[in-house]
Amino acid sequence: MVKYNCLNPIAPIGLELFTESYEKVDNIEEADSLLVRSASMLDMELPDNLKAIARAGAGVNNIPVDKCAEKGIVVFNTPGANANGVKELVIAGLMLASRNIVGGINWVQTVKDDENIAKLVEKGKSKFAGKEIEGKKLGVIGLGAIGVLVANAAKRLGMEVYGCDPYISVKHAWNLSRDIIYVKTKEEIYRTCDYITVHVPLLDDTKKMINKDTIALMKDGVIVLNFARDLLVNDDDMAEALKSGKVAAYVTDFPNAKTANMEGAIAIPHLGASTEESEDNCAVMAVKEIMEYMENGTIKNSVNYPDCDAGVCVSGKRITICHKNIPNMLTQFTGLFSVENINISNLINKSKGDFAYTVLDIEGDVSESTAQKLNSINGVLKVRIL
Ligand SMILES: NC(=O)c1ccc[n+]([C@@H]2O[C@H](COP(=O)([O-])OP(=O)(O)OC[C@H]3O[C@@H](n4cnc5c(N)ncnc54)[C@H](O)[C@@H]3O)[C@@H](O)[C@H]2O)c1
Ligand SMILES: O=C(O)CC[C@@H](O)C(=O)O
Repeated sequence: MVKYNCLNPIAPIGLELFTESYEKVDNIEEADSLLVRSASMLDMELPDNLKAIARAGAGVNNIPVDKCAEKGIVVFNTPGANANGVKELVIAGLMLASRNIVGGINWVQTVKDDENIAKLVEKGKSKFAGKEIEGKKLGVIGLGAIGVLVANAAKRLGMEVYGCDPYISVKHAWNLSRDIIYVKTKEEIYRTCDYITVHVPLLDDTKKMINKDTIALMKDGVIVLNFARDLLVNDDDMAEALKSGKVAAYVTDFPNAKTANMEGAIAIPHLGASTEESEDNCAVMAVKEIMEYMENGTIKNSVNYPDCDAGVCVSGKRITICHKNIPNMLTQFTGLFSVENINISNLINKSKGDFAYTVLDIEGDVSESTAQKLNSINGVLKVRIL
């Protein structure tokens, strides 16, 4: 029985895919795998039994990805599964920032009981007049699953769209409309655009990328949208820029003690992926990733181990090994089987950065002592026998 635990509610359409060989457990210590959305695992003790974590979503900054890799725990995410949900909210964010819709709606509530409300509205509405987005310049930083959809949609709405992503994947480049103006540096976006939207992961080199220095490069009255992560923006610098009018509006999907109270900020309660469709897509993808890994050792969409399509094992046993990406590992693995006169019918070895993954299909069975010997090889992090 494979045991799993959900650290956040996961859409039933995904969990229903688990067969009778899977059991949901309440105790994390017992779990072979975990499903998680935004719950922070950063301070969590990682149980020895844990083999896989699937993030039903894109951002993995709530998971200690490197620490997991060191313990042979494969971390997955669900690339693109919630991208359309986020794209639609970003487009709404463009409108919210351009048309003072929130201010207008709030004002209507203050006059809602006045019998002359219709007249008051016509008299007072000019306070909430806005700008149209058509013809304006939008800069998209990060052209991944979300950024590409945002760029293409904004183009279709009549905006002039600039995009920047030094690491753009071939797949995303193919999906990017040829009408998007691709620029090499973020500075070009900062200097050129009326609206700037950020769609990069939170990493050491993206943290606080929107700060007083980068804001200084921007046009006066720029509108900044952040549907990626709060720490991409220096909140104090943003507050200053909103106060001075340098930034006309800041739309964020990540309210915190500062942005929720910041004049000029429109704070949305992390709703980017909160749609039925996105939640379902993420849950289905996450559960399939866990099942493929637990049953066949296949790794797809991992953020800390290499992708590895292992297929179905057709020989006696399959052994999967998470290990350090250091010399001489394969020799040691195959040497062990050679000593025991066990034939290896299939072998896959893949690496990603400091970590590697080996799948060995053998004829016959694996003795307890062989498993122990594999486990004790220096650099081996987790051995599974399927
Ligand atoms: N608001 C929400 O609910 C919500 C939902 C999904 C994702 N997100 C956030 O949005 C981020 C992007 O999501 P995605 O699905 O598009 O991910 P993605 O991995 O498909 O795209 C991220 C892109 O950023 C690019 N990138 C990385 N570093 C960069 C840099 N320094 N400069 C420019 N580009 C850089 C990458 O090359 C990649 O193309 C996630 O990491 C997550 O933090 C938020
Ligand atoms: O699970 C969510 O609601 C948000 C997910 C989102 O932030 C992500 O990074 O995919």
